[in-house]
Amino acid sequence: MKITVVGAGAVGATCADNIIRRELAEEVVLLDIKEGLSEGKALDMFQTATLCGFDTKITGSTNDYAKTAGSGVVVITSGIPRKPGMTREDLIGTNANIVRGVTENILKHSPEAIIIIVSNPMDTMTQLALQASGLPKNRIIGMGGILDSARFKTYLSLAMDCPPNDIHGAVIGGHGDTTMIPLTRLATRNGVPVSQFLDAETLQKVAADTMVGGATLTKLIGTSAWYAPGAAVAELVESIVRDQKHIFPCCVALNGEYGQSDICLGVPVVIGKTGWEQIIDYKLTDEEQATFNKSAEAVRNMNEVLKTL
Ligand SMILES: NC(=O)c1ccc[n+]([C@@H]2O[C@H](COP(=O)([O-])OP(=O)(O)OC[C@H]3O[C@@H](n4cnc5c(N)ncnc54)[C@H](O)[C@@H]3O)[C@@H](O)[C@H]2O)c1
Ligand SMILES: O=C(O)C[C@H](O)C(=O)O
Repeated sequence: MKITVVGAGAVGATCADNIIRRELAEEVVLLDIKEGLSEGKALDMFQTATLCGFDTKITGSTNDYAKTAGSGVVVITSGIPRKPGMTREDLIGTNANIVRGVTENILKHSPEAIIIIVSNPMDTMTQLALQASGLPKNRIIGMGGILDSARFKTYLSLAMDCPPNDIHGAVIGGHGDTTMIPLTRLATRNGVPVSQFLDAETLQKVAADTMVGGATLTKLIGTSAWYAPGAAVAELVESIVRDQKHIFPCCVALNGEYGQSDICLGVPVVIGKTGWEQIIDYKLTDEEQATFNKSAEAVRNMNEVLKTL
């Protein structure tokens, strides 16, 4: 299996690093438009092979898509990140053209690929990739919910002073500061509802912190995050290439599920070797469903902007 990561910036490089360390492919190709950047980062990463104990080969490519030919999975991270004070949606003008062009180039050389969209605003970029590629919907997956859920679980573990891996929880809806939906009702600590450990006010704060998790990091760092985003992508890639059938919240095309159609939005899906294989019904309460509908409306409005670009 060959895996391509487009964009050798902070997220793309971290994602590639996680993929090779987990040996998820025989070969990883890192592609960027900046001359030498991907070749340099790939060589640097490959020089960790004997130090970290992996044999996956990684090479770089300056915008030569022939080198990506035959990829089974392609991760698109190319595009600008936000700066403090910006929303992800502010990036649409620049990133839509980048994601459209990259998707078209990828398909010329890897027509069978499963495509993972990371570039922001991710929900709208996933919709764009679905339209631009014409691929079956199960092969287009937006990554945002795995990251948001990891942040949710981290904040819950900090609030309870317990190990993060004892927590289960999911964030669905859009990958935006106001559109994501941390499902507090369903979160558990080793099977026990988190509401048995935390009062309503604390749970509300955890949910609010989760929603602005990316903005908080952007303010601290001066650009957006990459360690957890890169690891979250690798988790998704692993479930595809090892056919693990994990349930992850991912941005996928809805056709009536969760009461929405003609939109890509974050819902729990089974991830295996054919991409996203099944949408799981969390059976939302009326209140959760109303929040989900509001999230869909906001993402739909952003998708409309695509028509003007
Ligand atoms: N979905 C998520 O959970 C999530 C998480 C983190 C970041 N992001 C998004 O990922 C994107 C990348 O973030 P970053 O921090 O890595 O940014 P970055 O600036 O560090 O890297 C982006 C890279 O894309 C490259 N690039 C631009 N146009 C290209 C093209 N046409 N072809 C190939 N490469 C191209 C740039 O040269 C640059 O190296 C941003 O849009 C960011 O908002 C999404
Ligand atoms: O916050 C951002 O702009 C980047 C990314 O979507 C994130 O959540 O870290």
